[in-house]
Amino acid sequence: MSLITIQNVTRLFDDPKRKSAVKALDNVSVEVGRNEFLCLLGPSGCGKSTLLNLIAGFDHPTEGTVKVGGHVVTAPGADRGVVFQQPTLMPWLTVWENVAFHLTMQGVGKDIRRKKAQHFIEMVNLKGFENHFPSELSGGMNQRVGIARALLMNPEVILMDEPFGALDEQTKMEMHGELVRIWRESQSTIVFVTHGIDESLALGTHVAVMSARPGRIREMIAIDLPRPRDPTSPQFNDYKRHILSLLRPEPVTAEA
Ligand SMILES: Nc1ncnc2c1ncn2[C@@H]1O[C@H](COP(=O)(O)OP(=O)(O)OP(=O)(O)O)[C@@H](O)[C@H]1O
Repeated sequence: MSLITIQNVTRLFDDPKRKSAVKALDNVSVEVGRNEFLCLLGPSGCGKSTLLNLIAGFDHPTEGTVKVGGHVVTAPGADRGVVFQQPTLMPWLTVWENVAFHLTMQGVGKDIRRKKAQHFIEMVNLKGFENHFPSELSGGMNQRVGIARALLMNPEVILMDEPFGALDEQTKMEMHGELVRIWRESQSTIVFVTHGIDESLALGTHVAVMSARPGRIREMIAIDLPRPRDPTSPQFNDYKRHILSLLRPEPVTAEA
């Protein structure tokens, strides 16, 4: 059984300025199995973040249903950890305090918080930086803190919205390797928003290619490539060519 089931989801947003509605998602259906790593890939404005927000429970579909673990999503929950493009850390808290932030909110004592945070700090390779503040770390390191914070809640699903979008190419590649390792170690299920074809092929067990607005799934592609993924391999480039052909604008058809 799928862990995430998105069934015939449409999302309309009001556009009061134009006195019309924006159709961000149009009849989208997606299934994500446990331990899969799904990349949502598509051009800017195709509804990737909208879809992720629906799974996170930050927003609700106009039509259709979103289920996680068999339950209809109605609100955010501890079963879903979210990592944003900007890691949204508390600048006045140290690395370990940021990682343990949710536990502080739950009133968990300091010793337990510290111990739990350490496990995930080590998982994201930040040992030695526990008492640094976010301003003392690089962008990639701050993003690792954000990932550790999401992992600490032991969520079934990790939702990531272009988490490496602000990083330089080399750091991004390093983070890809790290994220694949973390995904395997934590045995989690990841939904990852990106508009990078290479990024989706470096990471995903599956890539859902979306069409320009209104967002639809053009194709769900299972990626059968060995890891670590070699972006220079002929197989990698076969997938890339195929995805590029899907991302080309669709021919405009005259309405009946
Ligand atoms: N709260 C909102 N109110 C009105 N329109 C919205 C809202 N959120 C998203 N939209 C519109 O829905 C469409 C899809 O937006 P969304 O942010 O999901 O796209 P995206 O694929 O994530 O884009 P990007 O890659 O640029 O982040 C866009 O046209 C956007 O303007």
